[in-house]
Amino acid sequence: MVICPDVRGERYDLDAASRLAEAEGLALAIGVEIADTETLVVREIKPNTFFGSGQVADIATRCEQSEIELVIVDSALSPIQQRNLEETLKRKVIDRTGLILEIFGERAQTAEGRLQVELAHLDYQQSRLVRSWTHLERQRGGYGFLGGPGETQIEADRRLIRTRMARLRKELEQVRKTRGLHRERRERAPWPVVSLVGYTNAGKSTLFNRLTGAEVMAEDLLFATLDPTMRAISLPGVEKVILSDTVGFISDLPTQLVAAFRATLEEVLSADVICHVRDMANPSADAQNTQVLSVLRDLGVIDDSEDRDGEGPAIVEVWNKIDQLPPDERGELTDAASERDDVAAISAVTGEGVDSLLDLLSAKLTAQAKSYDIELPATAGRRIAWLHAHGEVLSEENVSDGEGTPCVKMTVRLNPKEWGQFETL
Ligand SMILES: Nc1nc2c(ncn2[C@@H]2O[C@H](COP(=O)(O)OP(=O)(O)OP(=O)(O)O)[C@@H](O)[C@H]2O)c(=O)[nH]1
Ligand SMILES: [Mg+2]
Repeated sequence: MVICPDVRGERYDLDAASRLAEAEGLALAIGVEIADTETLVVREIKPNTFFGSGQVADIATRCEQSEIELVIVDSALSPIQQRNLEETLKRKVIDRTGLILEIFGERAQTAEGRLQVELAHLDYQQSRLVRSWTHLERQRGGYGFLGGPGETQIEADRRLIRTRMARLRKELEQVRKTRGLHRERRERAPWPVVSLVGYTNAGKSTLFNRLTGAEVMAEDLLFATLDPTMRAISLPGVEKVILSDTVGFISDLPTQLVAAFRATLEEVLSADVICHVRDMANPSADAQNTQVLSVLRDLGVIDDSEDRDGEGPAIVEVWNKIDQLPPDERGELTDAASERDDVAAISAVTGEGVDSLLDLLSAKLTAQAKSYDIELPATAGRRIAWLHAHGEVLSEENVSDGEGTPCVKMTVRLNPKEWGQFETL
């Protein structure tokens, strides 16, 4: 059973129907069968059970009727609320964070992904143990008896969790170091990186597959992709570009997960161009956009301050799934997109608009190039040849420096990545 609480006085980005649909999508993503769904208006959150007693009784009846095994509450439950609901309903109850952690646990494939998820999971469990422990203590004072694990057991569990978390952090650091080496090697290669980001189910993997001919899992499933995937593609006028597909965003992403995935996300977001893929056929497209932008802002990718000076990646919006729109809306969107130099309206499924997206990307990548005045000794043949091969040489003249050594003075257009690589030559 999937329950979407509508708490009075709470401000939600999405309307109740969209939130319930999203919660159902999350439930399906762990492969459960949904027997019953409900949006419940909660006038006032009850500290012990979240829902009012009448509502809990109603949920219990429906659980019996439909032989429900798992109750998903699309909200954050306190450990006490979760425990009490489980006891009353005699069924497993999980909240939104627990559910998303489950999905991530099933999807993580790389060593790093698995470590990150386990760390997030333990962090979540740890907070539950700590708080239910204080709860138990209070109960003991009142009734003098206890069900469930005693204090020493919980203490031991906490210690175990802490030890395991410390070990995971070490392993994670090791994995990242190794990956850091790979990345360095990649950075030295003169290839710009374009990464696809966006709300879960926006169509990132579908677009990735279309552009690369890869077969990354693309499904009507929330969080189909978890680990970043990279492939090389070529763009008009840009010989080689690394395209990366990433984990999708969602509203109220558990803080434990944001923390755990921060390193991966930051790496992906250190791209030259970020493609924000949006599902324009989704009624919640605007709210999803707000969510994604706020994550990008949190990660420091978008910086609203004035003195940014063109630093950081260019951001391009991909208005996807236009094939699903009625003709008039679709016309309006494609018109609006063609007015802007940072938007492409496409369908990743039919391929419509994809060529103009590629043109847009290559324009963004070449626009990042700057002119550099470079003076090299005439004997630096290899570096001079490199500049001819990778940059656009605007001028070149033979001069001599103060001591009369023959030099070559060049003005060359290079993008930031190429300049970085040139300096390491
Ligand atoms: N009609 C239509 N469907 C699309 C389009 N692009 C993607 N889809 C569908 O949308 C669903 C989600 O696509 P994915 O590519 O898996 O989405 P994603 O952004 O990678 O999702 P996560 O990995 O879960 O974050 C799939 O069923 C796709 O077939 C499109 O342009 N038109
Ligand atoms: Mg995907």
